[in-house]
Amino acid sequence: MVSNQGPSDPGSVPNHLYPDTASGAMTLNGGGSGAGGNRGGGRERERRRGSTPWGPAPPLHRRSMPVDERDLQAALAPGALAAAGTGTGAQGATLEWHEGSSESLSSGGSDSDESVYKVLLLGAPGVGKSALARIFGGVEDGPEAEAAGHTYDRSIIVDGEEASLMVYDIWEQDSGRWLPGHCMAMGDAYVIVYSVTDKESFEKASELRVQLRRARQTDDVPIILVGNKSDLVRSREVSLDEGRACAVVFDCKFIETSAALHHNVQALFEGVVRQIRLRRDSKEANARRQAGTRRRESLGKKAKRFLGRIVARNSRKMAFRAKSKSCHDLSVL
Ligand SMILES: Nc1nc2c(ncn2[C@@H]2O[C@H](COP(=O)(O)OP(=O)(O)OP(=O)(O)O)[C@@H](O)[C@H]2O)c(=O)[nH]1
Repeated sequence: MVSNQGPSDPGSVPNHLYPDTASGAMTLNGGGSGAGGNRGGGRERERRRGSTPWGPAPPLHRRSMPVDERDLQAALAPGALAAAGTGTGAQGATLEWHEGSSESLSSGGSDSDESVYKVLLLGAPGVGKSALARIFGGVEDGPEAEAAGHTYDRSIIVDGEEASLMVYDIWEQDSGRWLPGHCMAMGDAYVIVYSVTDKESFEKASELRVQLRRARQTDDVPIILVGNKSDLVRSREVSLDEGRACAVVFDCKFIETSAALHHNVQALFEGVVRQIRLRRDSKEANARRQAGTRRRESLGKKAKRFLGRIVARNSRKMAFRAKSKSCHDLSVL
């Protein structure tokens, strides 16, 4: 269940105390603007690290860019590629992405390995893409993060099975003519992020969804719409219902997160894995995983799921829910 609960707007209150949702402890944020705004002392950072939902990160491979820019420019020589249909690329050279071209875009090594899921973060500037990616990568804010680059690969266990994810935080609309087209073509899944405190970024997210649909017309790639900064309660401009409704209209999954609180970030990336598996793997394999997960669920979680079903049934918003019942459930198609 997605929660909107959070402290008051930390952007307006320096040295605000954030409750740490993962550990239940209180974590001191050194003001600024949340996840990336915390550039306090080492002890403070230690505490933040302790609240990482996955715990200490395993050895991390970081790359500054997933593809060699020179190779790409050569490949993009006029005539080499035709229009991708994203509407973002062509200034002179036309872009074209052949079906299944994602493999040819990878930098080799594990990128071209089908078992590594490539996840692209898209969204307007400042919505928290890097903050989410760094939490996934287990990288602290600060100079280390700046040096780390924009690609994070990591294996996580989801439903009892390991999954390798390569998370690309390389989306920059104005960085050049080719990058948006590449981003739209190379992902096995897309995370479109907006900030719940910025209506414009929400509108941008819808635009990106349309662009993606055009770019990947024939592919059934998972897309997850993410309303980030849910901790900034007082400056919220986009409601939870608006986010959900948008996901229903655009036929994608939806979750609200707070990178500052590490809230729902783990659920997001686990959901990405589930969405990819649901499309790639057999029904039997997915059913087996889900059965295993249900067996492992605590009594509390089972009770919560049961109550959730009853509440949904009795809700006055039944009509809306019936239509959107699965957009916030990242474990079903
Ligand atoms: N309060 C709060 N602040 C956040 C959250 N996520 C990110 N921020 C802050 O928002 C600012 C922008 O975050 P980034 O992660 O750099 O956003 P981005 O989307 O990668 O931005 P670009 O690199 O410009 O595309 C930083 O100051 C972050 O600390 C959040 O969940 N809550």
